[in-house]
Amino acid sequence: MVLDKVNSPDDLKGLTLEELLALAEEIRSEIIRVTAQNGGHLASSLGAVELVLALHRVFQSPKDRILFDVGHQAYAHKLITGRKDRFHTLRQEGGLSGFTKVSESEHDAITAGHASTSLAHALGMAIARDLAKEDYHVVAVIGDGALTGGMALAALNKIGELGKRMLIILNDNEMSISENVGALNKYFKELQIRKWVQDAEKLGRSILEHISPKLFGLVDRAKEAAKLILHQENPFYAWGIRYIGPVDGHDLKGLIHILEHLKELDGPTLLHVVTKKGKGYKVAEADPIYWHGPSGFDPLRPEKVSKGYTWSQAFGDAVTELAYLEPRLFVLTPAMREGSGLVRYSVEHPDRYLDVGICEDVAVTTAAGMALRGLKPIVAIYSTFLQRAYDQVIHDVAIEALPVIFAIDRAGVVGADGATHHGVFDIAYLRTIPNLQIAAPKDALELRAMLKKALEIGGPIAIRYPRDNVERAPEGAWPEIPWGRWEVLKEGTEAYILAFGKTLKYALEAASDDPRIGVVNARFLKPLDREMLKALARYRLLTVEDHQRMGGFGSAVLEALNEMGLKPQVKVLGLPDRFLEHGSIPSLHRQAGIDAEGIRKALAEMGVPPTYER
Ligand SMILES: CC(=O)c1sc(CCOP(=O)(O)OP(=O)(O)O)c(C)[n+]1Cc1cnc(C)nc1N
Ligand SMILES: [Mg+2]
Repeated sequence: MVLDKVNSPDDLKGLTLEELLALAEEIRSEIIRVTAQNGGHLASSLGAVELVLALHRVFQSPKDRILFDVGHQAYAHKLITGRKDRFHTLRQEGGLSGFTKVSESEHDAITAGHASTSLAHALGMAIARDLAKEDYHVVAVIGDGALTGGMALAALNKIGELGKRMLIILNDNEMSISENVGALNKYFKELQIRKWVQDAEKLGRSILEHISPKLFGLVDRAKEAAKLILHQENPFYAWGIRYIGPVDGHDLKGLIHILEHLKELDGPTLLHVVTKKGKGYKVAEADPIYWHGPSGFDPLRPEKVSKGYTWSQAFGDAVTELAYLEPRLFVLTPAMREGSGLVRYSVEHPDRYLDVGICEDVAVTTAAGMALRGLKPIVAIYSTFLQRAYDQVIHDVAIEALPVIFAIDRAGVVGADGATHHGVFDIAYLRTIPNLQIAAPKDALELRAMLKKALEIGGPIAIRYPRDNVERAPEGAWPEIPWGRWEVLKEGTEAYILAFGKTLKYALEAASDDPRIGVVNARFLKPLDREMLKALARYRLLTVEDHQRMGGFGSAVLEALNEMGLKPQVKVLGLPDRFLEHGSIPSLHRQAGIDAEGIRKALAEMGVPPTYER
């Protein structure tokens, strides 16, 4: 195997083109093999194999810095930068991260996971390089999806103005997770058509040259004029960035050739490469949406597997039905149609659905604009990605208390995507915002009840739910919910566990049939149910949440008790003040001590040991 000979990118320099091509196929097989067992970003990484090999053949990592935006397409990069022997641990607890990670390798220029960060990183690196009068290349690989992010476009604006030497590789496969969106995306499609026209025109020119050189000269001048117009139309031209392309992102020889040339250029250059997402694996080429991030599969007989009915689907079903009842309802997603369970909704209500691209800030403020003009927008968004729109929530929605609902999916630990994707800060970063209410349903029925009630109440409301399966609620079920009130699920004589969402299951398991332990579904986080809290203050109280301990639900309970002048014994269980890495959700919960075992342990420390220890 050629891969056996590759332990660092330097080893690529001595390979023949035939060996490089063979290496590309070996890498594809290894990516399929490991993703089949561990899950992961299969289609994106398969599409970037030739690009990665060409970059590491031409540039000298780690002296030259090669950045991968999102970092989910970098499996080939990991395999040829000394990690092939650990590649089978990808996304596993204690194993390789599924994204590039500075602490994992000197070849990983940035820690990635959230999109659109590579260009600002590259700008910073180029400035630092020039200030230190050092000499190395800065190369940023950014996908067409990530380029829809405001951070990327704003960085381009600055990059063009400063004119620092760097190479931007636009990896254009016309896909985000779903089909890509945006005017730039349309323009890139046109450019590819133009490329086809240029190729056809080259053929025409060669024929013309033989027939009539005079006529050929005329056509040539016309072509130059057209090119000038085309070029001026090119937005990168406006940004002061040299644009080259589009070129075939799977033509390894051609890529090496062009990169050798571009390496010599000064100033910022953008090379537009066209790739096929899922390249080299038929099912992934045919359906890059499903095979963007499959969980495990049989590599020889790859089939889609259902993950069971999820909270995302429960949300999608609920809003699809609600849209028939509420004509002003409008749902927005920042490029997460599938992840947020919105495929059905987007088909049944296309005129009240908007995928804004990977720009959460735009999603929130667009929703604010809609709310100001009478619509009832719901922003479907992952907890971790809502971090990108924090100011927009405050400045554009909460100050005027606009009727925007935030359907926060993936709230809590999310598993194999790891630290960049865990949704464990949203309670802390939302609950200090005036006018904004926060709720967490215990099941799909409560989710439906909360969504419907939130549409009636108006005002900014965040409803958070985990990455998990959930029992399907009956179609058409719209139960009433006493807004702002908690629910006692189990009476107790000595202590009460206050929990919600995912941790409620653990609380009920820990309390089991112990008459001393009560369990409360603390489903409203802001406002808290102070009346019930006051009534429970004569018991020992244990709060538990799938969220950072600091600033979360437990903090809110402590603050409320303090304001009410109540001093019961309270213990707060939550995630520790460090980043939880990738791993299985149950294992991460166990590590953090918020599972049933951790709750029993905490109760024992509070003087309510499990009965068997009596
Ligand atoms: C992994 C992950 O969370 C991905 S990968 C991806 C599509 C990226 O498309 P691109 O064209 O850049 O790359 P491609 O897959 O090669 O086509 C999205 C939207 N996400 C979710 C997402 C959402 N929002 C933000 C800020 N960051 C991320 N990573
Ligand atoms: Mg893409």
